Amino acid sequence: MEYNAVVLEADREEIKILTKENLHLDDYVIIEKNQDKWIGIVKNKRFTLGEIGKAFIDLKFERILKESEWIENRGKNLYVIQLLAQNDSEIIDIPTHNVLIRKAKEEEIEKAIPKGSIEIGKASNIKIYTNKNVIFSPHIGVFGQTGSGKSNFVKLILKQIKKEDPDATIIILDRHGEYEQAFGDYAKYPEIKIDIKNLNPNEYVSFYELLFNVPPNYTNLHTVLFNTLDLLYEADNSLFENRTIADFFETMWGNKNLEEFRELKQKLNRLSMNLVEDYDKTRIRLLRRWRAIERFAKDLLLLKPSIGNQYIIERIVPNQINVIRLKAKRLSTKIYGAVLSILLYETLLLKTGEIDLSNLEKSNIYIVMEEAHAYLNRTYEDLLETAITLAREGRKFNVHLLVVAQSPSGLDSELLSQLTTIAAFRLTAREDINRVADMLGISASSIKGLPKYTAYFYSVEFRLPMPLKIRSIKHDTIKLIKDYDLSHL
Ligand SMILES: Nc1ncnc2c1ncn2[C@@H]1O[C@H](COP(=O)(O)OP(=O)(O)OP(=O)(O)O)[C@@H](O)[C@H]1O
Repeated sequence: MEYNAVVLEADREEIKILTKENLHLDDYVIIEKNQDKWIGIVKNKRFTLGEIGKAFIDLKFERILKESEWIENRGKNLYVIQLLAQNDSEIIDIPTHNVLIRKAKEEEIEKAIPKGSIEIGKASNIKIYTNKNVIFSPHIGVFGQTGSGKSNFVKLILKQIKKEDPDATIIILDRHGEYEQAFGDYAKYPEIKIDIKNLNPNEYVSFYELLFNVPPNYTNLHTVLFNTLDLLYEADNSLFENRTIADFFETMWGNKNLEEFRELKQKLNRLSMNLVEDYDKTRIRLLRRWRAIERFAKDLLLLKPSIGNQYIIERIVPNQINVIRLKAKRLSTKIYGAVLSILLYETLLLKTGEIDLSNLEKSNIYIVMEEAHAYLNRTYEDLLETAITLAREGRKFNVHLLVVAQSPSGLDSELLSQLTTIAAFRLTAREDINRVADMLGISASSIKGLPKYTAYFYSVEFRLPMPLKIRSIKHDTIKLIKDYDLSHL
């Protein structure tokens, strides 16, 4: 049914339109005047540029809207937000006098929604497509509580990226083994495995080698390492009371591999000297470091096969989905962050030409960062700086970041501001809800009330965050595009 809207009141601030039609939040409406049509989305919040939040005040977002109109609908105030300007470069105000306002028909929505080739979900039962250049222009943030559908969304995007850009190189540090399953034969698994139970003295030696062979520029690793160590120590300080790490190795492994141990001890002594000079003057602080290093070693050792003498990035198979398995019973987020730090740093080196892997350098690189709130913050200054640099230069480097987080409020705001596409699923913590509501310029209740597997989606193309029922990849099949070339591994 269509009703003529009646202008009730108009001042400089607000224009009220009365409609008898039953409109709901997020309904698409058509506003018609003479031959012109505008399509809008119904919101319960008036948008102003100020509300959109710092992160999104850039040229693209400013274009979204200047005006919103509100409709009186059975006593509720609902705002119609201008969705599509006819011309990209101009802001079109919704007319208010003598207009017809009604629910949009499916074909009208379909026509209005930008076309692309990645099917991401549905809005009002209409299939929504986007395209990879838009969604990764250049980075994407995926937020939502546990089980809300973040990983499904990431997998969906990645699969479709692969369809559109077969040469893309995708890197996923897989903490829980879920991506391995999702991509099946489609993915390649560089041999980075973690097996906490089976340590041996040689591995300890390798760990030690790792510490010393780390290239001097690996400040990221060191900072993450030492911050991690402090945290680990605080979590459990019962180990190695009054013992140096060298003593620990010796008592733990007896006199096996004596030669190596002797060498190890010498090097460890040098390490202790460095630590004294570089980090701390007091023995207690030093001891703390050592204890913590030992704890860290236990985890990090397990990464040895990849980190030892080789860059992680050298193990990445260009043009493939690389699922790096980081499976362990208790793999701390800090370790995950440390590995990621190395990987990001190496990606920077690759893109600045300091690591020479021409095949890889040429391709678009997509890096998935899970649980990003745990390490992309000021606690891990160097890791964060690398991520921000990569994010800023991403367009130039063809490096795209997928930042996935349960708690967006834990993410650094500068990094957040680099995320140009957002998929926000349901959140429960108030600070997370407020953060996302601020970022997208929508009300907190819209985020709280999101149904399962539905996300507010925003990208430069859509201009307004809109709730999409995200497509499930469960029954997706995907064909191999190329055979793997493993000869260089
Ligand atoms: N769009 C969807 N349609 C149908 N089922 C879905 C959809 N998205 C996710 N699921 C299902 O919901 C479950 C949880 O999804 P998913 O692992 O993507 O959530 P998550 O937010 O990544 O959770 P976590 O933070 O715990 O990793 C999975 O079993 C998945 O198959």
